[in-house]
Amino acid sequence: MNRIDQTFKKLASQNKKALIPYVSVGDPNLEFTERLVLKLAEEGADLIELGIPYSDPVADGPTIQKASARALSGGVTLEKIFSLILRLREKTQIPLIIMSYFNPIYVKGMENFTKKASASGIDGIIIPDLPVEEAGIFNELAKEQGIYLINLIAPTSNKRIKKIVQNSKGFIYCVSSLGVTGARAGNFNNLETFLQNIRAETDLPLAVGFGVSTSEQAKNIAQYAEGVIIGSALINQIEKNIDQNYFNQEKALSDASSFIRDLKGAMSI
Ligand SMILES: O=P(O)(O)OC[C@@H](O)[C@@H](O)c1c[nH]c2ccccc12
Repeated sequence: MNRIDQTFKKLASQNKKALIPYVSVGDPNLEFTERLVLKLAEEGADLIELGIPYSDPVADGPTIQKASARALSGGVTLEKIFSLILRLREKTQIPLIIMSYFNPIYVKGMENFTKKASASGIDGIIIPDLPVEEAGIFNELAKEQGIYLINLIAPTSNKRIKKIVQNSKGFIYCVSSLGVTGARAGNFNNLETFLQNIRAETDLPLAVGFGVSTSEQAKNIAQYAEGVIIGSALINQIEKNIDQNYFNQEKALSDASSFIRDLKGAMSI
Protein backbone atom coordinates (compact mmCIF):
# COMPACT_ATOMS: atom_id res chain seq x y z
CA MET A 1 0.00 0.00 0.00
CA ASN A 2 1.23 3.52 -0.89
CA ARG A 3 2.53 5.51 2.12
CA ILE A 4 -0.23 8.09 1.51
CA ASP A 5 -2.98 5.48 1.94
CA GLN A 6 -1.23 4.01 4.99
CA THR A 7 -0.99 7.42 6.65
CA PHE A 8 -4.60 8.45 6.11
CA LYS A 9 -5.78 4.97 7.22
CA LYS A 10 -3.72 5.20 10.43
CA LEU A 11 -4.90 8.75 11.20
CA ALA A 12 -8.54 7.75 10.64
CA SER A 13 -8.14 4.83 13.07
CA GLN A 14 -6.85 7.33 15.66
CA ASN A 15 -9.57 9.86 14.77
CA LYS A 16 -6.82 12.33 13.85
CA LYS A 17 -6.34 14.68 10.87
CA ALA A 18 -3.30 15.08 8.61
CA LEU A 19 -1.10 18.17 8.78
CA ILE A 20 0.55 18.64 5.39
CA PRO A 21 3.24 21.35 5.17
CA TYR A 22 4.51 22.59 1.81
CA VAL A 23 8.19 23.53 1.57
CA SER A 24 9.93 25.23 -1.32
CA VAL A 25 12.87 22.90 -1.98
CA GLY A 26 16.23 24.70 -1.89
CA ASP A 27 14.88 27.76 -0.06
CA PRO A 28 17.28 29.22 0.77
CA ASN A 29 19.52 26.16 0.28
CA LEU A 30 19.18 22.37 -0.01
CA GLU A 31 21.01 21.67 3.24
CA PHE A 32 18.35 23.65 5.13
CA THR A 33 15.52 21.91 3.26
CA GLU A 34 16.89 18.52 4.32
CA ARG A 35 17.00 19.58 7.98
CA LEU A 36 13.59 21.26 7.75
CA VAL A 37 11.77 18.25 6.26
CA LEU A 38 13.17 15.90 8.94
CA LYS A 39 12.28 18.40 11.68
CA LEU A 40 8.72 18.87 10.36
CA ALA A 41 8.27 15.08 10.32
CA GLU A 42 9.46 15.00 13.95
CA GLU A 43 7.18 17.86 15.02
CA GLY A 44 3.93 16.37 13.73
CA ALA A 45 3.74 16.73 9.95
CA ASP A 46 1.96 13.68 8.51
CA LEU A 47 2.75 14.15 4.79
CA ILE A 48 5.05 16.74 3.20
CA GLU A 49 4.70 18.59 -0.12
CA LEU A 50 8.06 19.30 -1.77
CA GLY A 51 7.71 22.28 -4.09
CA ILE A 52 9.92 22.30 -7.20
CA PRO A 53 10.99 25.92 -7.64
CA TYR A 54 9.91 27.35 -10.99
CA SER A 55 10.53 30.72 -12.67
CA ASP A 56 6.86 31.34 -13.49
CA PRO A 57 4.74 30.09 -10.56
CA VAL A 58 1.41 31.53 -11.79
CA ALA A 59 -0.72 29.99 -9.01
CA ASP A 60 1.54 31.32 -6.28
CA GLY A 61 1.40 34.53 -4.30
CA PRO A 62 4.44 36.66 -3.39
CA THR A 63 5.64 34.44 -0.52
CA ILE A 64 6.16 31.36 -2.67
CA GLN A 65 7.26 33.39 -5.68
CA LYS A 66 10.08 34.82 -3.54
CA ALA A 67 10.89 31.39 -2.05
CA SER A 68 11.17 29.91 -5.55
CA ALA A 69 13.41 32.78 -6.65
CA ARG A 70 15.68 32.26 -3.60
CA ALA A 71 15.93 28.55 -4.33
CA LEU A 72 16.67 29.09 -8.01
CA SER A 73 19.34 31.72 -7.27
CA GLY A 74 20.77 29.25 -4.74
CA GLY A 75 21.43 26.92 -7.66
CA VAL A 76 18.75 24.28 -7.09
CA THR A 77 18.15 21.83 -9.97
CA LEU A 78 15.82 18.89 -10.46
CA GLU A 79 18.75 16.46 -10.24
CA LYS A 80 19.84 17.93 -6.91
CA ILE A 81 16.25 17.70 -5.68
CA PHE A 82 15.97 14.02 -6.58
CA SER A 83 19.26 13.36 -4.75
CA LEU A 84 17.90 15.20 -1.70
CA ILE A 85 14.70 13.12 -1.77
CA LEU A 86 16.82 9.94 -1.92
CA ARG A 87 18.76 11.12 1.16
CA LEU A 88 15.53 11.97 2.97
CA ARG A 89 14.05 8.58 2.16
CA GLU A 90 16.98 6.94 3.97
CA LYS A 91 16.00 8.88 7.11
CA THR A 92 12.20 9.11 7.07
CA GLN A 93 9.19 7.13 5.88
CA ILE A 94 6.85 10.14 5.87
CA PRO A 95 4.85 10.34 2.61
CA LEU A 96 6.62 12.78 0.27
CA ILE A 97 4.65 14.51 -2.48
CA ILE A 98 6.30 16.52 -5.25
CA MET A 99 4.43 19.72 -6.12
CA SER A 100 5.56 20.93 -9.53
CA TYR A 101 4.23 22.98 -12.40
CA PHE A 102 4.03 20.96 -15.60
CA ASN A 103 6.84 22.72 -17.45
CA PRO A 104 9.79 21.33 -15.42
CA ILE A 105 8.23 17.84 -15.81
CA TYR A 106 7.71 18.32 -19.56
CA VAL A 107 11.32 19.51 -20.01
CA LYS A 108 12.65 16.49 -18.09
CA GLY A 109 10.28 14.16 -19.97
CA MET A 110 7.22 12.67 -18.27
CA GLU A 111 8.51 9.08 -18.29
CA ASN A 112 11.97 10.12 -17.11
CA PHE A 113 10.47 12.30 -14.37
CA THR A 114 8.11 9.63 -13.01
CA LYS A 115 10.90 7.01 -13.02
CA LYS A 116 13.31 9.33 -11.18
CA ALA A 117 10.57 10.31 -8.71
CA SER A 118 9.77 6.68 -7.99
CA ALA A 119 13.45 5.70 -7.66
CA SER A 120 14.01 8.53 -5.16
CA GLY A 121 11.04 7.47 -2.99
CA ILE A 122 8.23 9.87 -3.95
CA ASP A 123 4.66 8.77 -3.12
CA GLY A 124 2.59 11.39 -4.92
CA ILE A 125 2.78 14.27 -7.37
CA ILE A 126 0.63 17.42 -7.55
CA ILE A 127 0.68 19.39 -10.83
CA PRO A 128 -1.53 22.44 -10.36
CA ASP A 129 -1.51 23.43 -14.05
CA LEU A 130 -2.26 19.96 -15.49
CA PRO A 131 -6.05 19.54 -15.53
CA VAL A 132 -7.34 15.97 -15.24
CA GLU A 133 -8.66 16.22 -18.82
CA GLU A 134 -5.06 16.51 -20.06
CA ALA A 135 -3.40 14.28 -17.46
CA GLY A 136 -4.22 10.86 -18.99
CA ILE A 137 -0.72 10.02 -20.22
CA PHE A 138 1.04 11.36 -17.13
CA ASN A 139 -1.42 9.57 -14.86
CA GLU A 140 -0.66 6.25 -16.57
CA LEU A 141 3.10 6.80 -16.30
CA ALA A 142 2.78 7.72 -12.62
CA LYS A 143 0.60 4.67 -11.93
CA GLU A 144 3.23 2.42 -13.57
CA GLN A 145 5.68 3.76 -10.95
CA GLY A 146 3.26 3.35 -8.05
CA ILE A 147 2.99 7.13 -7.69
CA TYR A 148 -0.36 8.86 -7.08
CA LEU A 149 -1.31 11.91 -9.14
CA ILE A 150 -3.10 14.10 -6.60
CA ASN A 151 -5.74 16.27 -8.27
CA LEU A 152 -7.05 19.64 -7.15
CA ILE A 153 -10.68 20.71 -6.85
CA ALA A 154 -11.43 24.42 -6.63
CA PRO A 155 -14.68 26.15 -5.60
CA THR A 156 -15.31 26.66 -9.34
CA SER A 157 -14.76 22.99 -10.30
CA ASN A 158 -18.44 22.03 -9.79
CA LYS A 159 -19.27 20.19 -13.05
CA ARG A 160 -15.80 18.57 -13.19
CA ILE A 161 -15.84 17.10 -9.67
CA LYS A 162 -16.97 13.63 -10.81
CA LYS A 163 -14.30 13.40 -13.53
CA ILE A 164 -11.58 14.66 -11.19
CA VAL A 165 -12.36 12.24 -8.37
CA GLN A 166 -12.69 9.30 -10.79
CA ASN A 167 -9.07 9.93 -11.83
CA SER A 168 -7.72 10.47 -8.32
CA LYS A 169 -5.90 8.39 -5.72
CA GLY A 170 -4.45 9.14 -2.29
CA PHE A 171 -6.42 12.27 -1.44
CA ILE A 172 -8.10 15.22 -3.09
CA TYR A 173 -6.48 18.67 -2.77
CA CYS A 174 -9.45 20.94 -2.05
CA VAL A 175 -8.52 24.56 -2.83
CA SER A 176 -10.21 26.68 -0.16
CA SER A 177 -10.63 29.86 -2.15
CA LEU A 178 -10.07 31.43 -5.55
CA GLY A 179 -6.87 33.30 -6.25
CA VAL A 180 -3.27 32.38 -5.52
CA THR A 181 -1.48 30.79 -2.57
CA GLY A 182 -0.72 33.04 0.37
CA ALA A 183 -1.52 33.35 4.07
CA ARG A 184 -4.76 35.22 4.62
CA ALA A 185 -7.36 35.96 7.29
CA GLY A 186 -10.78 34.37 7.20
CA ASN A 187 -12.32 31.54 9.16
CA PHE A 188 -12.94 29.05 6.33
CA ASN A 189 -16.51 28.58 7.53
CA ASN A 190 -17.84 28.26 3.99
CA LEU A 191 -15.97 24.97 3.54
CA GLU A 192 -18.66 22.59 4.76
CA THR A 193 -20.89 22.76 1.66
CA PHE A 194 -17.86 22.78 -0.67
CA LEU A 195 -16.52 19.58 0.94
CA GLN A 196 -19.98 17.97 1.13
CA ASN A 197 -20.34 18.32 -2.65
CA ILE A 198 -17.01 16.53 -3.12
CA ARG A 199 -17.78 13.85 -0.51
CA ALA A 200 -20.92 13.03 -2.45
CA GLU A 201 -18.67 11.82 -5.28
CA THR A 202 -15.76 10.11 -3.49
CA ASP A 203 -14.61 8.33 -0.32
CA LEU A 204 -11.05 9.63 -0.76
CA PRO A 205 -9.64 11.78 2.08
CA LEU A 206 -10.05 15.52 1.49
CA ALA A 207 -7.21 17.90 2.34
CA VAL A 208 -7.78 21.66 2.29
CA GLY A 209 -5.14 24.20 1.30
CA PHE A 210 -4.70 27.87 0.34
CA GLY A 211 -4.51 30.64 2.85
CA VAL A 212 -4.24 28.70 6.09
CA SER A 213 -2.05 30.61 8.53
CA THR A 214 -3.25 30.12 12.11
CA SER A 215 -3.91 27.28 14.54
CA GLU A 216 -7.51 28.48 14.83
CA GLN A 217 -8.03 28.13 11.08
CA ALA A 218 -6.35 24.70 11.03
CA LYS A 219 -8.54 23.51 13.93
CA ASN A 220 -11.66 24.79 12.16
CA ILE A 221 -10.79 23.09 8.86
CA ALA A 222 -9.92 19.85 10.66
CA GLN A 223 -13.58 19.57 11.70
CA TYR A 224 -14.61 19.11 8.05
CA ALA A 225 -11.54 17.68 6.26
CA GLU A 226 -9.06 14.82 6.69
CA GLY A 227 -6.09 17.09 6.05
CA VAL A 228 -4.87 20.68 6.30
CA ILE A 229 -2.21 21.96 3.90
CA ILE A 230 -0.05 24.95 4.83
CA GLY A 231 2.64 26.56 2.73
CA SER A 232 3.08 30.32 2.71
CA ALA A 233 2.59 30.85 6.44
CA LEU A 234 5.27 28.22 7.10
CA ILE A 235 7.61 29.77 4.53
CA ASN A 236 7.13 33.11 6.28
CA GLN A 237 8.72 31.51 9.37
CA ILE A 238 11.83 30.91 7.22
CA GLU A 239 11.77 34.18 5.30
CA LYS A 240 11.71 36.28 8.47
CA ASN A 241 15.10 34.78 9.37
CA ILE A 242 16.72 35.76 6.08
CA ASP A 243 18.07 39.25 5.69
CA GLN A 244 20.27 40.62 2.89
CA ASN A 245 23.16 38.20 3.21
CA TYR A 246 22.63 36.39 6.50
CA PHE A 247 20.37 33.36 7.09
CA ASN A 248 19.80 32.44 10.72
CA GLN A 249 19.32 28.73 10.00
CA GLU A 250 18.89 27.63 13.63
CA LYS A 251 16.28 30.32 14.38
CA ALA A 252 14.44 29.50 11.13
CA LEU A 253 14.37 25.82 12.06
CA SER A 254 13.07 26.51 15.57
CA ASP A 255 10.46 29.02 14.37
CA ALA A 256 9.20 26.59 11.71
CA SER A 257 9.16 23.70 14.21
CA SER A 258 7.15 25.54 16.86
CA PHE A 259 4.78 26.81 14.15
CA ILE A 260 4.05 23.25 12.96
CA ARG A 261 3.92 21.91 16.53
CA ASP A 262 1.30 24.52 17.48
CA LEU A 263 -0.79 23.76 14.36
CA LYS A 264 -0.71 20.01 15.02
CA GLY A 265 -1.60 20.58 18.65
CA ALA A 266 -4.59 22.72 17.71
CA MET A 267 -5.82 20.11 15.21
CA SER A 268 -5.67 17.32 17.79
CA ILE A 269 -8.00 18.99 20.30
O1 LIG B 1 0.66 28.79 0.54
P1 LIG B 1 -0.70 28.44 1.06
O2 LIG B 1 -1.69 29.60 0.91
O3 LIG B 1 -0.67 27.87 2.47
O4 LIG B 1 -1.30 27.27 0.11
C1 LIG B 1 -0.69 25.95 0.07
C2 LIG B 1 0.27 25.99 -1.04
O5 LIG B 1 1.39 26.71 -0.61
C3 LIG B 1 0.80 24.70 -1.65
O6 LIG B 1 -0.08 23.62 -1.53
C4 LIG B 1 1.10 25.12 -3.04
C5 LIG B 1 2.25 25.75 -3.40
N1 LIG B 1 2.19 26.10 -4.72
C6 LIG B 1 0.96 25.75 -5.21
C7 LIG B 1 0.39 25.97 -6.47
C8 LIG B 1 -0.93 25.53 -6.68
C9 LIG B 1 -1.64 24.87 -5.67
C10 LIG B 1 -1.07 24.66 -4.36
C11 LIG B 1 0.22 25.13 -4.18
